[in-house]
This record gives sequence, C-alpha cells and structure tokens, in this order.
Amino acid sequence: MVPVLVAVIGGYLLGSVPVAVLVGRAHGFDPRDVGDRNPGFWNVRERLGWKAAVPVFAGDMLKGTAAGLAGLAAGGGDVLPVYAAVAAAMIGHAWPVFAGGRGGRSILTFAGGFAVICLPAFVLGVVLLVATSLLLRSFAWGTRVAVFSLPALQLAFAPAAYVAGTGALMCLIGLRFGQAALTGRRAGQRAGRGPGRTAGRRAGRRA
Ligand SMILES: O=P(O)(O)OC[C@H](O)CO
Repeated sequence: MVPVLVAVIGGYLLGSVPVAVLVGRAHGFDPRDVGDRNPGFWNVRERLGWKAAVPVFAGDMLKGTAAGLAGLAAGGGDVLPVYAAVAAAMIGHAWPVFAGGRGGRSILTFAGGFAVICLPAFVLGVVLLVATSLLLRSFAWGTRVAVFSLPALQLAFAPAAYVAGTGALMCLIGLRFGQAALTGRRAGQRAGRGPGRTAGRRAGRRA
C-alpha cells in the first residue's frame, strides 16, 4: 500500500513540473498568457516552432510514462496502481503545485502514461498518428485521431474494465477542455461588445 501511495504522490509531483512554462519562460514568455493560453506543446510550438517545443512534447509525455512505471513497480505488475499513478500525473499537469495550479489539459501526460498501461495499443496509436498526420497533412488532427482511438485499440489487447479505466482518464482531459471553453466564454462576456470580445471567443474556440 505504502509504495503505491508513494507512486501516486510522486506521480502528482512529477506531473506538476510545468515543462511548457519553464521552456516559455526561458524564451521570455508564459504560455498561459499567449495564444490559446494552454501550457502545452502546441501553444509553445505555435510561438517558438517545432525545435524549441520538442522538449515540451517529450517532457510532458515522459511525466506520464515515469509515473506509470512507478505505479507498475509499486504494484508489482498490478494495473490499478499504474492507472492511479498516471491519473495523479495528469492531475499534477492540470493543477500543478509548482505553477500556481494553472496547468494544461494533460493530453500528452495521458499519452505517455498509456504507453505503460497498454504498450501494443500505444504503438498502434503512434502508427495511426503518423498515417493520419501524413494523410490529412495535419499533426494536430493526427494527434486527435490517435489519442481518441486509444481506448478502441486497447480493446484488442485488454479487458473492457481496463478500457473503462482509460475512458475515466480521458474524462479528465474532457473536463479540462470544458473548463478552458468556459473560461474563454467568460472572458468574452467580460469583454462585452468591446474589441476583446472576439479574442475571448477565439480563446474559447481554441481551448
Ligand atoms: O494537454 P496538454 O497540456 O499536454 O497540451 C496539449 C498539447 O498542446 C497538444 O498538442
């Protein structure tokens, strides 16, 4: 029990490392104040380009992977501690203790953790990501299709109960999208008919 608790707390602390904010600050900005205001890979990439944003991509994914591996080790191979530790890392990314509780949507942290939850489905997801990105000529769409296909891909390798666990993790991502949309709408309402109204709407749409 204690090792699992350590893995969960460690997962949360790991998830709380605000990689995008650190990379952004190194370049003189806070991703939470620009673009879609999400401290994640895409927002940093939009501002700095691929090369500078790669550490965010890798870092946010590794947070989930490391938490999942810690859960795996703590639970002696049992899958429940893996889910718990990945969930903790996702919560850390969304509400980071090291960044004033203003975090991201946890997509990449989820994806990194999913590699531990079900490696074969993760590999298929990567194949789907590459194929869809090339086909649609859009990495953003490739990511969406791949991430949202993961539960279906997992069904081929794991019982439905595990897939339900994955769905629960993805609900957290949905919650973060909902919160971002609400924040964008409120910003639009605050701006009223002023010039900020469009910006508020845009923030809600992007989020
Ligand atoms: O969910 P996040 O915070 O990892 O950010 C999402 C990425 O920007 C998607 O590319």
